[in-house]
Amino acid sequence: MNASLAQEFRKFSRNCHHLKQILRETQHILSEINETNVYCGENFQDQVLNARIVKKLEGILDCDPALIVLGHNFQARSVVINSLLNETLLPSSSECQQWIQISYGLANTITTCDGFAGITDKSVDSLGVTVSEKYFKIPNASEASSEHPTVLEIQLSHPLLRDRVKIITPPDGTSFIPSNFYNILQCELSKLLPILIFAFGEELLTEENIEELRELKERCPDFPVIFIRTLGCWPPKELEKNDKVLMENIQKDVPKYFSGHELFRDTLCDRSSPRKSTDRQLLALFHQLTSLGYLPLHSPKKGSPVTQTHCEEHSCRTDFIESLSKLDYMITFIRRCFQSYLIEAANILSDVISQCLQQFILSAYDMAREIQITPLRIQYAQEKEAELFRNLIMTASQKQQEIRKLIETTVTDMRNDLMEKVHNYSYSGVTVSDTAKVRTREEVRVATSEIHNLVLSELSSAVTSQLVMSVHCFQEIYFGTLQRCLESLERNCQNYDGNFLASVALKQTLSAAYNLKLNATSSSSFLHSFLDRLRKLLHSLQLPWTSPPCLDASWRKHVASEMLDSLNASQLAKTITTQFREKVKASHEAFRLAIVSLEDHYSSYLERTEEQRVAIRKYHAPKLARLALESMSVCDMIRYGLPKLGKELGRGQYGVVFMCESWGGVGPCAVKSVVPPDDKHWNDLAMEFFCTRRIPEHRHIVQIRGSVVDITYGEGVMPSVLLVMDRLSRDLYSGIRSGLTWLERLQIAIDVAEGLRFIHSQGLVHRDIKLKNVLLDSSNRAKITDFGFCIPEAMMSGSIVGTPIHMAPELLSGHYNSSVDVYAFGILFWYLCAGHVKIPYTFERFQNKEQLWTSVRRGIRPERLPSFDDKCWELMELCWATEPFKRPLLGYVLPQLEVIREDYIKLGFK
Ligand SMILES: Nc1ncnc2c1ncn2[C@@H]1O[C@H](COP(=O)(O)OP(=O)(O)OP(=O)(O)O)[C@@H](O)[C@H]1O
Repeated sequence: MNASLAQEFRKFSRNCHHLKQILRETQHILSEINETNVYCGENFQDQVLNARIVKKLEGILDCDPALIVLGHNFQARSVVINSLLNETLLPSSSECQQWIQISYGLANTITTCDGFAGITDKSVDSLGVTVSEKYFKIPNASEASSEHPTVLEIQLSHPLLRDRVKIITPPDGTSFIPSNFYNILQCELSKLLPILIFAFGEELLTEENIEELRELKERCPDFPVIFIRTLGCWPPKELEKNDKVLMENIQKDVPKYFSGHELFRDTLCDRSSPRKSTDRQLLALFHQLTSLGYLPLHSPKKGSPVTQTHCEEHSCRTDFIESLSKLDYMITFIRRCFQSYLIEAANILSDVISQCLQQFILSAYDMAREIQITPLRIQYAQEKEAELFRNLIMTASQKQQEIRKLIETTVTDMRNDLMEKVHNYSYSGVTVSDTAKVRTREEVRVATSEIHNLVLSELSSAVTSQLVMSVHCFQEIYFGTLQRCLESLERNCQNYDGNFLASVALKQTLSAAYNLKLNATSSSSFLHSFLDRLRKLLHSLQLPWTSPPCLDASWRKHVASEMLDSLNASQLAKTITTQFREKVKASHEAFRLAIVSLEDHYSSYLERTEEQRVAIRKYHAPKLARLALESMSVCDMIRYGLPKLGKELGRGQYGVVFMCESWGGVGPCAVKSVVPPDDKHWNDLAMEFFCTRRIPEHRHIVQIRGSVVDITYGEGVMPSVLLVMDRLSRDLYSGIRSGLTWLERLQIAIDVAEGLRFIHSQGLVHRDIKLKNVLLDSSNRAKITDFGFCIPEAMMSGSIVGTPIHMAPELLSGHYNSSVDVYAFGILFWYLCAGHVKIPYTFERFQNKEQLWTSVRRGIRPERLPSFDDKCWELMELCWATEPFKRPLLGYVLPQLEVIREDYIKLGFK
């Protein structure tokens, strides 16, 4: 038995190694992405693979498997340990005062250590078969502490222990679970991946034992625990007799039962059978463990697949073996525990990787979108701003006459109000005496200028408010969308800190009318005549004045009135519009410069974005896809093992498809075996697998069930990847060849269109729709298969893929989208309508695919056959239109097909 357990540990260690490698590579890719790619978000690495997840993974992958044997007494525990090792290592009659740790060593030795850290103390003795009892005593009992226990380190050259496996057991005389167990667990044993084995030396649990087990459940709810009754001796009497038949019977029984306790319960729950007293005790013990929550009342149905959920279920984490003779169940249990640890780690890893890939695909979408639309947005902003500029300038010219009239009416309307204000005006720059008599010419100049500015400001606010109203409509038209577009362009352009932003320039353009100011300088032309008169007036005054002017209210009114009288409305209107035009022109120029700088900045930014997109598509995503495939395959391999390959079903360019009766509890299956010859094929296959596995179940898509990497293939040199999927009856090519009714063919067209529509709805493009990639079930309903070229639209590189006849002309240019599938569907529909697989006559004459493509580019398409009805012909012509944008969406094709089919049913077609 220990040979098979050793094999299990070997497998565990190999898988841990593989998963650790996947983890390292994932971390490496993520840190590269973190440094370079802004699209995945800040601290992308921490988001998907944070310290908690890494710790969890390391807690499984870096730890040594440890079988921690606890239980009633040392004898019971030593019996279990001896039976695990299949050797009488520990004398069962003795008492032991120290913790014992058994691990692998090249030679059998024994050492006394201070604690599990392995600080070697005194003696390293070579060991016989059985440990001498003398070692069990603590050398210096007074130094023993419960926090740093003394540990007897036994190293054995034993195959069971070779893969860093440890067996640990506490000293004798302790309770069921030693009091320092949790401390030790936390400090010393944190590097272990434990399975707790409880050896029952008594028939039942005491109250104390029950309390201890309850505490364990609370403190370590996730630990796998197995209980084993050791009553009786080891080797069990039956086996001691070396009764081969009995041995064979036990082994034969093992697979029949899901676990030991089920066997035991089946026996005991049969109330009709006379019950022995030992049976009753077993039943009582069983009840103790079930009421503690260690054993489930129901176990999974026999024959149901062991899924991950099952493994994580209670039943897989705890078990019970009622006697040593059923020790083989222990292997099953231990195997299942370590498998569940591995499945957990592989699942975490593949989730993390899938999340990253998904994020990559999304960021590739963002990048592609940004690369595509940014120039259009800049162009939009330029065009709109130019339009606004033209409109404003035009308004300024158109409004000049209006403004003149406005000024005239405003002057008339405001005269009285203005005179009132002038009347009450108090100077700010002149101190007027009580008599308001003027002392110097300067005082007159300042006072005049104040009145003059008062009149102008009143006038300008009245006029500009009118002008603002006329340009206000532009605000509504241009401000919202254009401003938002500019602001988002400026915000999204990484590291862009233009000195003058286009959005600010736009705001200035729009607020030019608000900022018009009439003052002495700006209004010089129209003030000219007025100032002239004023100057003459001042010069005519002789100083010292005989009667100097009084700067009183009537003087102020006189000055204001003079000013209004001499006001030239046309001149003033011209001044205002000129000023407005100049402001608009200045901000338009500022806008132009700002947008050129933004454009420059964007062009290098978008170049970097494209580089990042290419890096993601070509390098990071395929690599991660491969890691996802590997981690998922580890999971599938552990759960279901290698699929058993049957008869060959068919061959494609890249692999062979085999029958498989069932795998992982589902069947019948088909297994596509691909041996990727190089890294590129590996990555392509992984990407295909990733995309296909992510497509939710759909009735018209062949479901992928899982994958396994067969590392033994080709003597381990060229591993093969096995993709397991649902098996169907045949492909559409064979279906049409062997004859399908017209209605069946129409139904197949509907099924394919539905499946394809679903694929597109997932953001994917199939790129290889053809007869052989449509499979039929026994009722001739269709499902799409072979996602070898299927890829998210954003990750497409423009590579030329597909099958020549079905390839849309633009596929060769490298710039294409999901409408290539609609084109291919059109060709497939031609075959369905034709009802045979003979190549269209118009294509047949070409010697090679280059000739074919040249003609397809020129518009050559399959010929119309006499049997085609108008509707079908129109639909296929629409689907294979040369311009991709003219091809319909499948949401349009589907109802058309349904109507055609309905019409034929009404006509009595079968
Ligand atoms: N799930 C399946 N159930 C039943 N038969 C299948 C299944 N998958 C594939 N086959 C059969 O195996 C053949 C080969 O399939 P495969 O996908 O490898 O190649 P292909 O699509 O014909 O070519 P290529 O891989 O070059 O595109 C199919 O034509 C089909 O007859």
